[in-house]
Amino acid sequence: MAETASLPSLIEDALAARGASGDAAGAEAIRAGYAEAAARPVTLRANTLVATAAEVADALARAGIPFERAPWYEDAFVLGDGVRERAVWELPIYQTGGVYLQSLSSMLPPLVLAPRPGADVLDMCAAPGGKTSQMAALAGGRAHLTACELHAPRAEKLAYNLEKLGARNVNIMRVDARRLDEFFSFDQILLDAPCTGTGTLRAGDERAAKRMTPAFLAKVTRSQRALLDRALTVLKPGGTLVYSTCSILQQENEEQVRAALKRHRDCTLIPLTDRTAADEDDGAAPLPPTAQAVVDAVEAGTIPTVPTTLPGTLVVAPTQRFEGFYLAAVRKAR
Ligand SMILES: C[S@@+](CC[C@H](N)C(=O)[O-])C[C@H]1O[C@@H](n2cnc3c(N)ncnc32)[C@H](O)[C@@H]1O
Repeated sequence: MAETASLPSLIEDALAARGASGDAAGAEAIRAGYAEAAARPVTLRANTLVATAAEVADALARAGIPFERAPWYEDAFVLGDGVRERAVWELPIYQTGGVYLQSLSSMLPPLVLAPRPGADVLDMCAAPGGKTSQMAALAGGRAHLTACELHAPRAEKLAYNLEKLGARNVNIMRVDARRLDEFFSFDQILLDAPCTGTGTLRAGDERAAKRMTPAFLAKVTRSQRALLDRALTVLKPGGTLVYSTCSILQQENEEQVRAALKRHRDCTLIPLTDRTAADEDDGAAPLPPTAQAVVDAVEAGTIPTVPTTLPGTLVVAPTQRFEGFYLAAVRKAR
Protein backbone atom coordinates (compact mmCIF):
# COMPACT_ATOMS: atom_id res chain seq x y z
CA MET A 1 0.00 0.00 0.00
CA ALA A 2 1.50 3.34 -0.95
CA GLU A 3 2.28 5.51 2.06
CA THR A 4 -0.47 7.88 1.02
CA ALA A 5 -3.20 5.25 0.48
CA SER A 6 -5.87 5.39 3.14
CA LEU A 7 -6.76 2.39 5.23
CA PRO A 8 -10.37 1.33 5.92
CA SER A 9 -11.85 3.24 8.85
CA LEU A 10 -12.03 0.03 10.93
CA ILE A 11 -8.24 -0.20 10.74
CA GLU A 12 -7.71 3.53 11.21
CA ASP A 13 -9.89 3.40 14.34
CA ALA A 14 -7.89 0.43 15.67
CA LEU A 15 -4.61 2.26 15.08
CA ALA A 16 -5.94 5.42 16.74
CA ALA A 17 -7.08 3.37 19.77
CA ARG A 18 -3.69 1.65 19.95
CA GLY A 19 -1.93 5.03 19.85
CA ALA A 20 -4.25 6.51 22.48
CA SER A 21 -3.59 3.58 24.82
CA GLY A 22 0.15 4.33 24.77
CA ASP A 23 1.30 2.07 21.92
CA ALA A 24 2.06 4.67 19.26
CA ALA A 25 5.07 2.60 18.15
CA GLY A 26 2.85 -0.46 17.53
CA ALA A 27 0.37 1.63 15.55
CA GLU A 28 3.18 3.02 13.40
CA ALA A 29 4.69 -0.43 12.89
CA ILE A 30 1.34 -1.75 11.67
CA ARG A 31 0.85 1.22 9.34
CA ALA A 32 4.34 0.74 7.90
CA GLY A 33 3.63 -2.98 7.50
CA TYR A 34 0.57 -2.28 5.37
CA ALA A 35 2.75 -0.07 3.18
CA GLU A 36 5.23 -2.93 2.69
CA ALA A 37 2.61 -5.64 2.13
CA ALA A 38 2.33 -4.87 -1.59
CA ALA A 39 5.78 -6.39 -2.08
CA ARG A 40 5.05 -9.51 -0.01
CA PRO A 41 7.01 -12.48 -1.36
CA VAL A 42 5.42 -15.77 -2.34
CA THR A 43 5.73 -18.29 0.49
CA LEU A 44 5.04 -21.99 0.55
CA ARG A 45 5.07 -25.03 2.77
CA ALA A 46 6.70 -28.33 1.93
CA ASN A 47 3.87 -30.82 2.31
CA THR A 48 5.70 -33.62 4.06
CA LEU A 49 2.83 -36.03 3.44
CA VAL A 50 4.10 -36.10 -0.15
CA ALA A 51 7.63 -34.61 -0.28
CA THR A 52 10.38 -33.76 2.16
CA ALA A 53 11.59 -30.19 2.67
CA ALA A 54 14.91 -31.27 1.13
CA GLU A 55 13.10 -32.48 -1.99
CA VAL A 56 11.23 -29.18 -2.24
CA ALA A 57 14.47 -27.21 -1.81
CA ASP A 58 16.04 -29.32 -4.54
CA ALA A 59 13.10 -28.80 -6.92
CA LEU A 60 13.19 -25.03 -6.39
CA ALA A 61 16.95 -24.91 -6.92
CA ARG A 62 16.73 -26.99 -10.11
CA ALA A 63 14.03 -24.62 -11.44
CA GLY A 64 16.29 -21.65 -10.67
CA ILE A 65 13.82 -20.23 -8.12
CA PRO A 66 15.68 -18.40 -5.34
CA PHE A 67 14.41 -19.03 -1.81
CA GLU A 68 15.13 -18.67 1.90
CA ARG A 69 14.13 -21.01 4.70
CA ALA A 70 12.29 -19.79 7.80
CA PRO A 71 14.42 -20.47 10.89
CA TRP A 72 11.35 -21.34 12.99
CA TYR A 73 9.89 -24.01 10.69
CA GLU A 74 11.93 -26.24 8.43
CA ASP A 75 9.03 -26.74 6.00
CA ALA A 76 8.50 -22.99 5.34
CA PHE A 77 10.03 -21.38 2.24
CA VAL A 78 10.16 -17.70 1.28
CA LEU A 79 10.70 -17.20 -2.44
CA GLY A 80 12.89 -14.48 -3.87
CA ASP A 81 11.66 -10.99 -4.73
CA GLY A 82 9.68 -10.94 -7.95
CA VAL A 83 9.00 -14.71 -8.08
CA ARG A 84 5.33 -15.21 -8.99
CA GLU A 85 2.99 -18.01 -7.88
CA ARG A 86 2.82 -19.04 -11.54
CA ALA A 87 6.45 -20.22 -11.36
CA VAL A 88 5.46 -22.61 -8.57
CA TRP A 89 2.31 -23.86 -10.35
CA GLU A 90 4.52 -25.11 -13.17
CA LEU A 91 6.67 -27.33 -10.94
CA PRO A 92 5.89 -31.08 -10.97
CA ILE A 93 6.36 -31.11 -7.18
CA TYR A 94 3.50 -28.59 -6.91
CA GLN A 95 1.28 -30.53 -9.28
CA THR A 96 1.76 -33.72 -7.28
CA GLY A 97 0.94 -32.05 -3.94
CA GLY A 98 4.46 -31.77 -2.52
CA VAL A 99 4.05 -28.03 -2.07
CA TYR A 100 1.23 -25.85 -0.71
CA LEU A 101 1.20 -22.09 -1.24
CA GLN A 102 0.56 -20.69 2.23
CA SER A 103 1.31 -17.43 4.01
CA LEU A 104 3.89 -17.55 6.78
CA SER A 105 1.41 -16.26 9.36
CA SER A 106 -1.11 -18.95 8.53
CA MET A 107 1.50 -21.64 9.22
CA LEU A 108 1.67 -20.55 12.87
CA PRO A 109 -1.60 -21.92 14.39
CA PRO A 110 -0.91 -25.59 13.53
CA LEU A 111 2.64 -25.21 14.89
CA VAL A 112 1.28 -23.86 18.16
CA LEU A 113 -1.42 -26.53 18.42
CA ALA A 114 1.09 -29.27 17.50
CA PRO A 115 -1.36 -32.11 16.74
CA ARG A 116 -0.24 -35.40 18.26
CA PRO A 117 -0.34 -38.79 16.55
CA GLY A 118 -3.40 -40.63 17.81
CA ALA A 119 -5.17 -37.50 19.10
CA ASP A 120 -8.73 -36.56 18.13
CA VAL A 121 -8.22 -33.22 16.40
CA LEU A 122 -10.89 -30.81 15.16
CA ASP A 123 -10.32 -28.14 12.51
CA MET A 124 -13.49 -26.17 13.03
CA CYS A 125 -13.37 -23.82 10.03
CA ALA A 126 -11.24 -25.71 7.60
CA ALA A 127 -11.58 -24.72 3.92
CA PRO A 128 -9.57 -24.50 1.76
CA GLY A 129 -7.56 -26.84 3.99
CA GLY A 130 -4.08 -25.36 4.28
CA LYS A 131 -4.03 -25.78 8.03
CA THR A 132 -5.86 -29.14 7.98
CA SER A 133 -3.20 -30.60 5.71
CA GLN A 134 -0.43 -28.99 7.76
CA MET A 135 -1.87 -30.56 10.92
CA ALA A 136 -2.07 -33.94 9.19
CA ALA A 137 1.58 -33.56 8.19
CA LEU A 138 2.70 -32.43 11.66
CA ALA A 139 1.13 -35.56 13.17
CA GLY A 140 2.79 -37.72 10.52
CA GLY A 141 -0.62 -38.57 9.09
CA ARG A 142 -1.53 -40.30 12.36
CA ALA A 143 -3.98 -37.84 13.99
CA HIS A 144 -7.73 -38.51 13.83
CA LEU A 145 -8.73 -35.31 12.06
CA THR A 146 -12.21 -33.89 11.64
CA ALA A 147 -12.52 -30.86 9.34
CA CYS A 148 -15.72 -28.77 9.37
CA GLU A 149 -16.79 -26.30 6.72
CA LEU A 150 -20.07 -24.42 6.43
CA HIS A 151 -20.16 -23.52 2.75
CA ALA A 152 -20.66 -26.32 0.21
CA PRO A 153 -18.37 -25.03 -2.58
CA ARG A 154 -15.62 -24.42 -0.05
CA ALA A 155 -16.14 -27.90 1.44
CA GLU A 156 -15.64 -29.32 -2.08
CA LYS A 157 -12.41 -27.35 -2.44
CA LEU A 158 -11.34 -28.66 0.98
CA ALA A 159 -11.95 -32.27 -0.11
CA TYR A 160 -10.08 -31.68 -3.38
CA ASN A 161 -7.08 -30.13 -1.61
CA LEU A 162 -6.87 -32.82 1.07
CA GLU A 163 -6.94 -35.53 -1.57
CA LYS A 164 -4.26 -33.78 -3.64
CA LEU A 165 -2.08 -33.20 -0.56
CA GLY A 166 -2.33 -36.82 0.56
CA ALA A 167 -4.17 -35.99 3.81
CA ARG A 168 -6.27 -39.14 3.97
CA ASN A 169 -8.45 -40.31 6.83
CA VAL A 170 -9.80 -36.80 7.43
CA ASN A 171 -13.47 -36.79 8.33
CA ILE A 172 -14.86 -33.83 6.36
CA MET A 173 -18.16 -32.49 7.70
CA ARG A 174 -20.24 -29.94 5.80
CA VAL A 175 -21.78 -28.36 8.89
CA ASP A 176 -22.26 -25.12 10.76
CA ALA A 177 -19.63 -25.70 13.44
CA ARG A 178 -21.55 -23.41 15.81
CA ARG A 179 -24.03 -26.27 16.02
CA LEU A 180 -21.58 -29.15 16.08
CA ASP A 181 -23.21 -31.97 18.04
CA GLU A 182 -22.05 -31.98 21.66
CA PHE A 183 -21.81 -35.73 21.32
CA PHE A 184 -18.37 -35.09 19.73
CA SER A 185 -15.27 -34.39 21.81
CA PHE A 186 -11.69 -33.57 20.86
CA ASP A 187 -8.23 -33.51 22.44
CA GLN A 188 -7.03 -30.62 20.27
CA ILE A 189 -9.02 -27.99 18.39
CA LEU A 190 -8.02 -25.36 15.87
CA LEU A 191 -10.54 -22.55 15.53
CA ASP A 192 -9.23 -20.50 12.61
CA ALA A 193 -12.23 -18.25 12.71
CA PRO A 194 -13.99 -16.41 9.91
CA CYS A 195 -12.92 -12.78 10.33
CA THR A 196 -12.74 -9.38 8.68
CA GLY A 197 -9.30 -10.21 7.24
CA THR A 198 -7.85 -6.84 8.23
CA GLY A 199 -4.43 -8.45 8.63
CA THR A 200 -4.30 -9.54 4.99
CA LEU A 201 -5.07 -6.22 3.31
CA ARG A 202 -2.81 -5.36 0.36
CA ALA A 203 -2.37 -2.26 -1.73
CA GLY A 204 -4.97 -1.78 -4.37
CA ASP A 205 -7.38 -4.43 -3.09
CA GLU A 206 -10.30 -2.04 -2.98
CA ARG A 207 -12.86 -4.85 -2.89
CA ALA A 208 -11.35 -6.29 0.28
CA ALA A 209 -11.09 -2.83 1.83
CA LYS A 210 -14.75 -2.11 1.04
CA ARG A 211 -15.86 -5.32 2.79
CA MET A 212 -14.28 -4.17 6.05
CA THR A 213 -17.33 -2.38 7.42
CA PRO A 214 -18.74 -2.14 10.95
CA ALA A 215 -21.69 -4.32 9.82
CA PHE A 216 -19.31 -7.06 8.63
CA LEU A 217 -17.33 -6.78 11.87
CA ALA A 218 -20.55 -7.18 13.89
CA LYS A 219 -21.49 -10.27 11.85
CA VAL A 220 -18.13 -12.02 12.20
CA THR A 221 -17.77 -11.22 15.90
CA ARG A 222 -21.19 -12.84 16.58
CA SER A 223 -20.02 -15.90 14.72
CA GLN A 224 -16.62 -15.98 16.46
CA ARG A 225 -18.33 -15.87 19.86
CA ALA A 226 -20.63 -18.77 19.01
CA LEU A 227 -17.78 -20.79 17.49
CA LEU A 228 -15.59 -20.23 20.55
CA ASP A 229 -18.42 -21.35 22.84
CA ARG A 230 -18.96 -24.54 20.87
CA ALA A 231 -15.22 -25.21 20.63
CA LEU A 232 -14.71 -24.90 24.37
CA THR A 233 -17.74 -27.14 24.93
CA VAL A 234 -16.53 -30.00 22.71
CA LEU A 235 -12.93 -29.70 23.98
CA LYS A 236 -12.10 -32.66 26.24
CA PRO A 237 -10.94 -31.99 29.81
CA GLY A 238 -7.17 -31.47 29.61
CA GLY A 239 -7.48 -30.61 25.90
CA THR A 240 -6.07 -27.58 24.09
CA LEU A 241 -7.55 -25.06 21.69
CA VAL A 242 -5.81 -22.60 19.40
CA TYR A 243 -7.89 -19.61 18.33
CA SER A 244 -6.64 -17.62 15.36
CA THR A 245 -7.76 -14.87 13.00
CA CYS A 246 -6.10 -13.01 10.14
CA SER A 247 -7.23 -9.77 11.72
CA ILE A 248 -5.56 -7.17 13.90
CA LEU A 249 -8.79 -5.90 15.45
CA GLN A 250 -9.13 -6.33 19.20
CA GLN A 251 -12.86 -6.95 18.87
CA GLU A 252 -12.11 -10.18 16.99
CA ASN A 253 -9.08 -11.14 19.01
CA GLU A 254 -8.29 -10.23 22.60
CA GLU A 255 -11.89 -9.24 23.40
CA GLN A 256 -13.26 -12.54 22.06
CA VAL A 257 -10.80 -14.67 23.99
CA ARG A 258 -11.09 -12.65 27.20
CA ALA A 259 -14.90 -12.91 27.12
CA ALA A 260 -14.83 -16.63 26.26
CA LEU A 261 -12.56 -17.33 29.24
CA LYS A 262 -15.06 -15.54 31.47
CA ARG A 263 -17.89 -17.70 30.14
CA HIS A 264 -15.84 -20.93 30.41
CA ARG A 265 -14.27 -20.79 33.85
CA ASP A 266 -12.68 -24.23 33.40
CA CYS A 267 -10.45 -22.83 30.63
CA THR A 268 -7.23 -20.81 30.96
CA LEU A 269 -4.68 -19.28 28.62
CA ILE A 270 -1.50 -21.14 27.74
CA PRO A 271 0.93 -18.21 27.61
CA LEU A 272 2.80 -17.82 24.33
CA THR A 273 4.93 -14.97 25.66
CA ASP A 274 6.83 -14.45 28.87
CA ARG A 275 7.32 -18.21 29.15
CA THR A 276 9.95 -17.87 31.87
CA ALA A 277 7.33 -16.59 34.25
CA ALA A 278 4.96 -19.27 33.01
CA ASP A 279 7.50 -22.01 33.60
CA GLU A 280 7.76 -20.92 37.22
CA ASP A 281 4.04 -21.34 37.54
CA ASP A 282 3.21 -24.84 38.76
CA GLY A 283 0.50 -25.47 36.18
CA ALA A 284 2.53 -24.58 33.09
CA ALA A 285 3.64 -27.59 31.09
CA PRO A 286 6.45 -27.14 28.57
CA LEU A 287 5.25 -26.22 25.08
CA PRO A 288 5.55 -28.78 22.27
CA PRO A 289 8.75 -28.19 20.23
CA THR A 290 6.99 -26.63 17.20
CA ALA A 291 5.17 -24.17 19.49
CA GLN A 292 8.35 -23.38 21.40
CA ALA A 293 10.08 -22.60 18.08
CA VAL A 294 7.34 -20.04 17.36
CA VAL A 295 7.71 -18.50 20.83
CA ASP A 296 11.50 -18.33 20.41
CA ALA A 297 11.13 -16.64 17.01
CA VAL A 298 8.72 -14.10 18.50
CA GLU A 299 11.22 -13.35 21.25
CA ALA A 300 14.02 -13.05 18.69
CA GLY A 301 11.87 -10.68 16.59
CA THR A 302 11.98 -13.04 13.59
CA ILE A 303 8.22 -13.27 13.83
CA PRO A 304 7.10 -9.62 14.17
CA THR A 305 4.56 -8.85 16.89
CA VAL A 306 3.02 -5.77 18.46
CA PRO A 307 1.77 -5.51 22.06
CA THR A 308 -1.45 -7.33 22.91
CA THR A 309 -4.01 -6.30 25.50
CA LEU A 310 -4.32 -9.95 26.58
CA PRO A 311 -0.86 -10.96 27.79
CA GLY A 312 0.22 -14.38 26.63
CA THR A 313 -1.51 -14.10 23.25
CA LEU A 314 0.19 -12.98 20.03
CA VAL A 315 -0.65 -10.15 17.65
CA VAL A 316 1.51 -10.73 14.57
CA ALA A 317 2.12 -7.39 12.86
CA PRO A 318 1.63 -7.07 9.12
CA THR A 319 5.04 -6.65 7.47
CA GLN A 320 6.47 -7.32 4.05
CA ARG A 321 6.72 -11.04 4.89
CA PHE A 322 3.92 -11.58 7.39
CA GLU A 323 0.19 -11.02 7.30
CA GLY A 324 -1.37 -9.47 10.38
CA PHE A 325 -2.59 -12.35 12.52
CA TYR A 326 -3.75 -13.27 16.02
CA LEU A 327 -3.12 -16.41 18.06
CA ALA A 328 -4.27 -17.54 21.48
CA ALA A 329 -3.87 -20.97 23.06
CA VAL A 330 -6.28 -22.23 25.72
CA ARG A 331 -6.28 -25.28 27.97
CA LYS A 332 -9.31 -26.87 29.61
CA ALA A 333 -8.86 -28.12 33.16
CA ARG A 334 -8.80 -31.88 33.69
C1 LIG B 1 -10.36 -18.21 7.85
S1 LIG B 1 -11.16 -19.33 6.81
C2 LIG B 1 -10.34 -20.84 7.19
C3 LIG B 1 -9.05 -21.07 6.48
C4 LIG B 1 -8.53 -22.46 6.73
N1 LIG B 1 -8.38 -22.74 8.13
C5 LIG B 1 -7.20 -22.73 6.04
O1 LIG B 1 -6.17 -22.63 6.67
O2 LIG B 1 -7.20 -23.06 4.85
C6 LIG B 1 -12.68 -19.56 7.64
C7 LIG B 1 -13.54 -20.65 7.02
O3 LIG B 1 -14.62 -20.89 7.92
C8 LIG B 1 -15.77 -21.15 7.19
N2 LIG B 1 -16.90 -20.90 8.12
C9 LIG B 1 -17.49 -19.73 8.43
N3 LIG B 1 -18.43 -19.91 9.36
C10 LIG B 1 -18.43 -21.23 9.65
C11 LIG B 1 -19.19 -22.04 10.53
N4 LIG B 1 -20.14 -21.50 11.30
N5 LIG B 1 -18.94 -23.36 10.58
C12 LIG B 1 -17.99 -23.92 9.80
N6 LIG B 1 -17.24 -23.20 8.94
C13 LIG B 1 -17.45 -21.87 8.87
C14 LIG B 1 -15.67 -20.19 6.02
O4 LIG B 1 -16.50 -20.59 4.95
C15 LIG B 1 -14.18 -20.29 5.69
O5 LIG B 1 -13.95 -21.30 4.76
